[in-house]
Amino acid sequence: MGAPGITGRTRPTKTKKQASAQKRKREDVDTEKLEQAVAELDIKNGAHKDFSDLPLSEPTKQGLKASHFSVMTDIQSKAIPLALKGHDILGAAKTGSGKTLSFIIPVLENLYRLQHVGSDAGLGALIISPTRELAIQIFEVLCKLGKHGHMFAAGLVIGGKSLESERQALTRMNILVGTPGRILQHLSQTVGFMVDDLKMLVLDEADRILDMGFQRDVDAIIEYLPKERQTLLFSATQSKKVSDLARLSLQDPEYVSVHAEDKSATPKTLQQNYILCPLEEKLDTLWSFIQASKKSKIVCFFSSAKTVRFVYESFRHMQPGISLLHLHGRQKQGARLDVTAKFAAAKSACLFATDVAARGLDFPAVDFVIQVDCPEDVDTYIHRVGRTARYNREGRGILFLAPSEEEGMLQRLEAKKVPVELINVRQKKKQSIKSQLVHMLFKDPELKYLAQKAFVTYTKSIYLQRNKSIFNIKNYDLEAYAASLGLPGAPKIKFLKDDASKQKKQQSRQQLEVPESSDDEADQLEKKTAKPVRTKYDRMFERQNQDVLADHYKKLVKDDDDDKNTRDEDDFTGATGATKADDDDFMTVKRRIPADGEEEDQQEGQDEDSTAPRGKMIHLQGASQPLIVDSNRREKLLKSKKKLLKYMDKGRKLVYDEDGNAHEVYELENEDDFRAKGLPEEQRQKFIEAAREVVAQADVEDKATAKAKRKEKLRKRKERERAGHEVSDGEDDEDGGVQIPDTGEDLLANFRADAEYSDDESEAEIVDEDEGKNKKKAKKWFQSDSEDEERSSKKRRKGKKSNAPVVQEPETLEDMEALAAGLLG
Ligand SMILES: Nc1ncnc2c1ncn2[C@@H]1O[C@H](COP(=O)(O)OP(=O)(O)OP(=O)(O)O)[C@@H](O)[C@H]1O
Repeated sequence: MGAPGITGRTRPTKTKKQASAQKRKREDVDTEKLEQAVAELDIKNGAHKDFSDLPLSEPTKQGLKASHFSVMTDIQSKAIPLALKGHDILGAAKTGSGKTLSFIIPVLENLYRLQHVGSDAGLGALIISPTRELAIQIFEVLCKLGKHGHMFAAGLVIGGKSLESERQALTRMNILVGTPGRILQHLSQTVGFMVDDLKMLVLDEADRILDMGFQRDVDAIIEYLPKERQTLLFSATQSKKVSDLARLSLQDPEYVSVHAEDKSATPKTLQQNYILCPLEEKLDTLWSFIQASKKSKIVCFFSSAKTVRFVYESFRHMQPGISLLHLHGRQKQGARLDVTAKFAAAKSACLFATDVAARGLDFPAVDFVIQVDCPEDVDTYIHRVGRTARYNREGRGILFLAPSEEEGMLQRLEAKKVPVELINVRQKKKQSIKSQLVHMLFKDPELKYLAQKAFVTYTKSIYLQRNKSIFNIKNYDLEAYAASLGLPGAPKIKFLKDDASKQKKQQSRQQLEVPESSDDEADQLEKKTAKPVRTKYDRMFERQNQDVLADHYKKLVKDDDDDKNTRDEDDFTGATGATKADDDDFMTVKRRIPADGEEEDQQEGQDEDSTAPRGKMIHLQGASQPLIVDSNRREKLLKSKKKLLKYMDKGRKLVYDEDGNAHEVYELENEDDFRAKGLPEEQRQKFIEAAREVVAQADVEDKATAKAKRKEKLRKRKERERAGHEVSDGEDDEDGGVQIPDTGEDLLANFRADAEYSDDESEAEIVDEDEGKNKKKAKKWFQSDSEDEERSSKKRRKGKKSNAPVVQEPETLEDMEALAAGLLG
C-alpha cells in the first residue's frame, strides 16, 4: 500500500473504466475466482469462525497472519461476509469487540476485487471518524493489514497539518481516512480530488458522526458522493433513526447487532461500580484512589478541558508517584499524538481526559476507567467505560455520582442494560488535599486562574445539561465545590433570564453538546467565522472576573473612566471589548463585591445602570460627608468597624505641660519672643551645637555599655569553659544558642541519616504546609486492618530505632561489637 505524500499529477487521459479493465485483465484469475467465491459465500448459516473460512485475497490473508488474527469475533463473523457481498450494513457491537476489522477487511477486499487501484482510479473508499486520534488508529490498522501486497494508496486527513501537502497527495488516493471537517474542506477546495467513482463509505462511531455536532458537515460530504455506493455504519451504541438512514441513502441495510440479546450492553469482562461522591469530595476521592492504585493504568474522564487541565496541573505539583498525562481537544495536534502514544506504551499511568478519548481508542491493558464527572448520557458512559475490558480482557469502571445524580442516572443505565453496583469508599482511608490545593493556589496565580475556570466551566455545563432530573444546578453545593478546588470563594456566576439570553443558551448548549468533537473540527469552524485577531494580552485582560489580573485591569478601566468622568456599563465593558464577549455568553460571571480596602469606586462602573446615582444616602457617625449606597450588603459593609474607622475623624495628638495645659505637638512660638532671642541663623547654629553635644555624650555612654557587655560575655564564656563545656573557637553565638563543634566531620550526617530514614516513611506522610506539621496520610483504599496494624508496629519499631546512636559503618569485629553494645544499651 502506498503512503500519502506522492506529488500529484493531472487527471489521467484514459478513462477509469479502461484502467480498471486493464488491471482486471492482469490479475484476471485471482479476482475472478474471488468474485465467484464471494458470490457463493453463505451469509445465513454463520458458520464462518476463522478468517481462513472467508474468500479473501492473498495480501489480506498475509496481513491477518502477520497481525496474528485468526479467529473472528462475533461482529466480524457476521458483518464481514455481508459486507463482502456488497450489502449496506448497520453494525452494532460492544466496545472492544473488533469492529475496526469488520470494515477494514471488506474495504480492502471489495476494492481489490474491483481492482480499484492506482492513481488513475480515484478515491474508492472513504472512512470517516469523529476524532483525530481514532482516525489515526484506523489508518494504522489499515496500513498494518494492507502492507503485505496490496497496492492501494491510502491517506489520512485530520487537520492540524499543511493543507497544501495533503492536497497534492489526495488526488492519487484510493482509500482515505479522516475527520468530517477536513474531508469536507478538501472536497470543496481541492481541485482534482475526485470522488465520482467512490465505491464505499464507512462511518465509524456512526451515532456520533450522525448527531447534531457533525450534521452539517456530513450532509455536505454526502452531497459530493455518488448515490450508488456501499455504506457501512458501525458503533457500540447504534442509532437506527430512519431520518439518518435516509440522509445516507442506505439501500436495504442489514442490521448486524450481535450483542442485542445480551443481558448487558457492556463487555462481560467489565466490572462496573459507582460511588456516591458529593461534588466537593471528588478531588479528595480521586487523589486517594490514584494513591492506592499507583501500579495501574487508569483513564479518568472529566466534562471539560479546563477541569482536565486544572486537575492535571495540581495533581502533578503534588507528585502522586505515578506518571500523569492529559488529553483534550484544546491541545495542539503534536501534543495529542504524543500523549496518546505515551499512554498506549505505558505500563502504569494515569490519563486525565475529556470525551475526546471516549470513543474507539484502543489503549492496551487499561485497568480502570474512572468517570469523575457524570457523563451526559448513557451512550457516553458506555463509550468511556469501553476503554477498558477490550477484546475479552478484564477491566473495571468506576462512576462518581453526586447524591442528586444517583437516581436519574441509575434509571437510565438500567434502561439501557448497563449493570452498575454501588461500592463505598472507606472514609478513613480518604485523604484531604484541600489544604495543599489552597496553598498551591495561593502561591501560583495561574493555577488559581485554572481552578476558577474549571469551576465556571463545570457549573456552566451542569446548568446547560438538558436532563434536569439528573443535573440540577440547585442540588450542588457550589461554595463547597469551590473550596474543594482550593479557591477562597466561589466565583460568582450570574444566570441571565431574559429571552434573548435564552436563545444564546440554546446556541451555547449546542456547542457544549459537542465539546470535544467540535474541538476536532474547531479549526475548520474557526476559519469559517473569521474573528478579529486577539493577542495574549487581550486574553489576559479578559480575565477580569477572575481575581487574577483583575486589579490591574480594573485600574486601567478606572483610569479610563476618570478621564471621561463617566461610569456607565458601556464604557466599562467597552474598554477591551472582552466583556462584550462575556455579555454574548449565555451566562456571565458576576463581578464581585470588593473586599475591604479595595476602591469603592471600582464597583460603580460594574452596576448595570450607574449613570445616575442610585441607592440611599447614609450618614456615618464621624464621617464628614454623607455616602450613597445602593445595596444592603454594601451598607452593612460600610457600617463595619473597619470602614467606620476609615471615614471617621482621625483626631489630634496633644501634649500636656507641667501645669496640665494641653498643647499641640508642634506649636509655633510667639513671633516677638522668637525675635527677642536673636537672629534666626544664630539661633539655628546654637541649636545644632546643643544637639551635637547631646549626641557626643550619648556616644560615650553607648561605648561604655558595649564594652561592659563584651566583658560580661567573655566572663561567661570562661566560666562555661571551666565548667567543661565545649566552646567553639569561632564567633560567639549572639543568641546564646547551641554551638556547633568544629570537629571536621560532615555536620549534616546525622540529619541525613534521619532524612533517609524518614524517606522510607515518606509515602505514609504528607506535610500539612499551613500548619507546618507532619500529618498522617490516610491509608490506602483497599488496605485491610491487619495491614494497618502491621504498619503501626513497624513504625513503633522504627521509632525505637531512631533513638539509637548513629554509628559509623562497622569495619572490624570490634566495631561490630561496639555497635551491638551501643544498640543494646
Ligand atoms: N479477530 C481478532 N482476534 C484478535 N484480536 C482482535 C480481533 N479483532 C480485533 N482484535 C483486537 O481487539 C481490540 C479491539 O478492537 P477494536 O478497536 O476494533 O474494537 P471496537 O469494537 O472498534 O471498539 P470501540 O467500540 O471501542 O471502538 C484491538 O486491540 C484489536 O486488535
